[in-house]
Order: sequence, then structure tokens, then C-alpha cells
Amino acid sequence: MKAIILAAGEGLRCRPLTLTRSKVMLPIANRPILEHVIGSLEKNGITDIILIVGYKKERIMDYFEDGLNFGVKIKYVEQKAQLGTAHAIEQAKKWIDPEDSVFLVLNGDNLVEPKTIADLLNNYEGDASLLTVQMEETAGYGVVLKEKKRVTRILEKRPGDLSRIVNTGIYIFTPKVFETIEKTPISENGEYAITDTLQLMIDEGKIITSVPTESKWLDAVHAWDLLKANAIVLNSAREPKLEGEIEEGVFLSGKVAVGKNTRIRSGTYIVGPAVIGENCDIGPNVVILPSTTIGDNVSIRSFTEIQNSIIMNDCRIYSHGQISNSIIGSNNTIGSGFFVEEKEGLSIIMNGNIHRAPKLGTIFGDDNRIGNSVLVKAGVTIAVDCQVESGNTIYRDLSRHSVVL
Ligand SMILES: CC(=O)N[C@H]1[C@@H](OP(=O)(O)O)O[C@H](CO)[C@@H](O)[C@@H]1O
Repeated sequence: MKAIILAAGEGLRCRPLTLTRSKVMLPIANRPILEHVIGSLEKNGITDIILIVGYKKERIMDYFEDGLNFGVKIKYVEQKAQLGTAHAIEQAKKWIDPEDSVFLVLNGDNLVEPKTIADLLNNYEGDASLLTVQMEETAGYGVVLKEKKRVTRILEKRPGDLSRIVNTGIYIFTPKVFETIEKTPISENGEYAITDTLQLMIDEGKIITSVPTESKWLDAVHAWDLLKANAIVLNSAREPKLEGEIEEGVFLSGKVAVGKNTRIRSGTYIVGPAVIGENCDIGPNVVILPSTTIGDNVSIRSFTEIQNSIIMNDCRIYSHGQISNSIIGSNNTIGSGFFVEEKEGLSIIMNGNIHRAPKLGTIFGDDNRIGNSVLVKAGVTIAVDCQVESGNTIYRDLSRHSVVL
């Protein structure tokens, strides 16, 4: 069976992290979300993958190449304009054999475990099937109404609580779906939505079934959702590997993974679950608390404490810092005495809408340079290529190339 993975969008609500990479490339436990998705397909024996790319596609293609290192074969198809999920799937039409009985479609930016996909593979029926989860908070998703297994309506991102059965965006289609995709009208927000295609199929009397799952399905809607996803994945890791050099006098407890060529210096105290990548230099006397992921080529100097955070590749973090509930993009330099304030239940405004964040520190994009003794207020984001001189307190979001003297 072939799988089409949708990986063309940016992930606007994950800015500033997505200013330099698309959402599918955001790391969870040091691997892009898309790598987790491909791994789950491969474990189900699905190795023939059509990857729909668009935004920052080079970064995806450079990482995955032809897929062989990941146990799959990838055919890249470009969606030049991001005109919706039905339009994205339509781009793959040429590569789906009309004689194939069915194919799978899923999002490249939702974390799924192998069993999640198996639940659909083992239970699909009718003209199309979609995998659903039960959720309390359904805002931002499509929900379905159904009679027994048969879907009677799909409602996309509507306010109210008509249904708690959420569409995961994981589907089994027959090649006939392309006929209905061609007839799908453009929606109010200017997109061709696969959910509208499905509604059209329902209206034509076709049988669309919903397959419920209780297996893992996680969507990082906002950047801060990555912290939760990271914690879940770190917690479920099996037998983490300790490579590199662990000096005498290092304390490790819980699940801790350390990559090749990394040195953990004496006096460092690490409580897992935690993952530290390759070629890092940590300590002496650094404290790393659950659920933290540190990328490759990162150095962290004495008396810095990091908790429940993601630090991406190529960062340098100097001494006496405190970072918690935060995401630091790649190639950031952070001076001594850096302090991130954190708060619970912040209201963050994006594009005029209010979004509620859980306990949050800060989110940094890539390539920022922060001097010594800098304080960042809770919920504040620093975009890309910003420079903050020593001794400043950052109260407001910094946009790309900002300089704070
Ligand atoms: C038009 C469309 O395809 N909507 C889908 C899709 O929404 P996006 O906003 O495109 O990610 O994925 C959601 C699951 O992540 C699903 O709930 C919804 O129905």
C-alpha cells in the first residue's frame, strides 16, 4: 500500500520555530516529527511514500533524501501553492495507480505510533475511512457526526460542541477519490479541503466510515505543544543508550540517553527522561531535569539548570542559567546568568486570536545571540537572528533581526 504524507505547510502557529523550518521538521526527542511518522509507517510495512512538500522543502529533502536510510522509498511531489488538503492530495494523483485497491493519507506533522496506523489498516471499510479520536477540546479540528460506523457529516473547525469525535486527518481512500477531489468547491477561506471532499462523497451516498482509536495521536498546534509531545515520547522510550563519555561524579537517574562523542563532565546531575544528542559538552555541574531534550553539538556550562525544555542543535549556553518550560531553536548563543521567567495559563495573542498556553517560559527561533545576565519574561518569543546585549530584560516578542542594546 502507498502512503501520501502531507508535509507542505508552514505551521504558522508554531512560529518563530517555523520561520526557518516547516512544522514537520520540528524535533521531538531529537528526531523531526516527520521521522516519527515515517517510522510508524515503516513498522506497518508501508515503505512506498509520496511526500507532498512545499514550504522549506529543501530542508526536508536534504534530511530524508530518497528515504532509504529510514527504511522507505520517498517520492517528493511539490505543492507549489498551499491551497488546502484536497489540493495537496490531488498533486499525488499521477503516482497512484488507478488499479491500486486503496492508499493511505496522513499528516506529516502529527505524531503517531505504529499502532495508531495499524488501527486504521485493520478496520477500514466502505468507500473511504477516517481515523478518529475522542477529545474534550475540539477547537481547531474537524469533527464528525456518525450513525454507528457510518459518518453522516464532517464539520470543519466550527465553534460549539456538536461532537467530540475528532478527525485525525488519517484516511484510507480508493483511487476513485480523485474524481470527487476534482469536484470539490473552494471553501470560504480559499482552500480545497479534503473534509469537503468527504462531505461531497457522503452527499453522493458513498459510504464513509469512522474508525476510532485510543492509540497515540498528537498534534502540536502551537509551539508550546511540542513540550508535551516531547515529554510523552521521552517517557515511552525503551532502553535509552548511554554513549559518549560520562565522567566520574556524574549522577544519572531515570531514562537518560546520551549520544556519541558527547562528554558529560563531573558534578552534572541528570534526572530522566532526558535525551542528549551527539558531540555535546555538558558541565561540569550542570543540572538537567525531566523532560528535557538537548540536540547535537550543544555546550552547556557550569551551574546552568534546564528543565522540561527542548534545546535544538548547535547551541552554546554559558554558566549560571535557568531555562524551564522553554524551546530554544538551533544555533543560539546564550550568555551567563540567563534567566527565563515562567507562568501558568498565559493568554497569547496570535493573528488577533487568543490562545491559552500551559506553563510556559520562552520560545526562541534560530541564530540569536544573547549577552550575559538577560531575563526573558514568561511567554515572550525571540524570533530569528536577534541580538540582545548584556543586562537586558525582554518584555515583548522580538521580531527577526531585532537588536536590543
Ligand atoms: C481541511 C482539513 O483537512 N482539515 C483537517 C486537518 O486540519 P489542518 O488545519 O489542515 O491541519 O487536520 C486535522 C487534524 O490535524 C483535522 O481535524 C481536520 O479535519
